[in-house]
Amino acid sequence: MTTSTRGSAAKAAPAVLVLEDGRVFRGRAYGAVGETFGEAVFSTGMTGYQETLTDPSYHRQVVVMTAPHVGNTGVNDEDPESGRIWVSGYVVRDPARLPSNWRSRRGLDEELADQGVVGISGVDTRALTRHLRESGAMRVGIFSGEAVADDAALLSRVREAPGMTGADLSQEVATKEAYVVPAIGQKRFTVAAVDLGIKGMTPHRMAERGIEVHVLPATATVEDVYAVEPDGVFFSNGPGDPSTADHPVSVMRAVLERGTPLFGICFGNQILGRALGFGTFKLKYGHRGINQPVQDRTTGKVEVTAHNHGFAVDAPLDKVSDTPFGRAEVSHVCLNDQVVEGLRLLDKPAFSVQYHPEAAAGPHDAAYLFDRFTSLMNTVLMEGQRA
Ligand SMILES: NC(=O)CC[C@H](N)C(=O)O
Repeated sequence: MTTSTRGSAAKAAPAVLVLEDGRVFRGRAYGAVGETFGEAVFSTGMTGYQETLTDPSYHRQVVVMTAPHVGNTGVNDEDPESGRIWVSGYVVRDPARLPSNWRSRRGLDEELADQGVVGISGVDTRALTRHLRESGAMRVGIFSGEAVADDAALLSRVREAPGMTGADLSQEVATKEAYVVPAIGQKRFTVAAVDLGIKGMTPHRMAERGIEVHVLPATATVEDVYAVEPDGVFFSNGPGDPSTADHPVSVMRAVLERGTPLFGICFGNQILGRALGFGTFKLKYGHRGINQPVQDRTTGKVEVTAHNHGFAVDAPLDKVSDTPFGRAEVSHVCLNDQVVEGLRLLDKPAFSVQYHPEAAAGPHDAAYLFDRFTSLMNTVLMEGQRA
């Protein structure tokens, strides 16, 4: 989706952002100079831009930062959530002129340019965010340098770009080869993690709890999953429209059938929703940021959580549902808009959340979910030993 010139020498070049509804914002090139297309979404996180940029779930999205100053702490080698930047474009208001942090190795502008990521700065990101909030997420193009042309010509190119609805993207971001993240300290459990666009912190959070994580490609079959003799199976976050994820849904159904402890995050929650027979739908502008209030209805506690989702599960909030795998309920709900943020089976050891308990970036309020997964595996293991 991106054609660009590497190097930030031309960073003062004029740039233009064109939304598919014809609204235009002008600014200056930030990062690589060239052109790019994607779905325009906004993130309200005031910190954690490296984690945002490298989260594979942002593949094919142009991220607008509501925080007005971006790049202040530069770029370090520790915080990326994957091997590269995945956003297809980046929109900021006021970039740092002089990054400063003890871990910083280079500037964000330079990093975006080196990775060929086209961005734009000097945009009134508050006006742009309000527009997306009122009109909904939509396709967008950013053009700078020689790519700038008359607005009507750019608009027709934006309207030719693919949208997010119906996009099947997991295989474009997931690992091609299986790999193992070893347990830290004493190994207690083995987990098969189906990579649909996994963030690096997720297997790390499991490893911290004595779990050896076998990360498997998105195309992994039921046989591949059980070949690692897992105590639990995990389905990761990932980009795209969950209504296209037929293969992981069928693998998950087999896991539910066998009663292996199961945990899903984000895309994994949507896949559990589909496996249970619920629908998924596109939210008007989604949840992206690190300060979203979610209630755990199993305890009544409210947690402040990290989000990045544009779709949601359509399940009833006010009743227990009968599904092919027994009774299921909505375990977590977003207090801003009552969107389903978690699912739990009552007759099988399976649950999932729509948000990001691995918290990279974000508050650690939801870390207990990894403990819940661990105790679920422990309980099933103990029952197996007794049987
Ligand atoms: N972070 C995720 O896993 C996102 C899931 C899905 N792509 C969505 O936008 O809702």
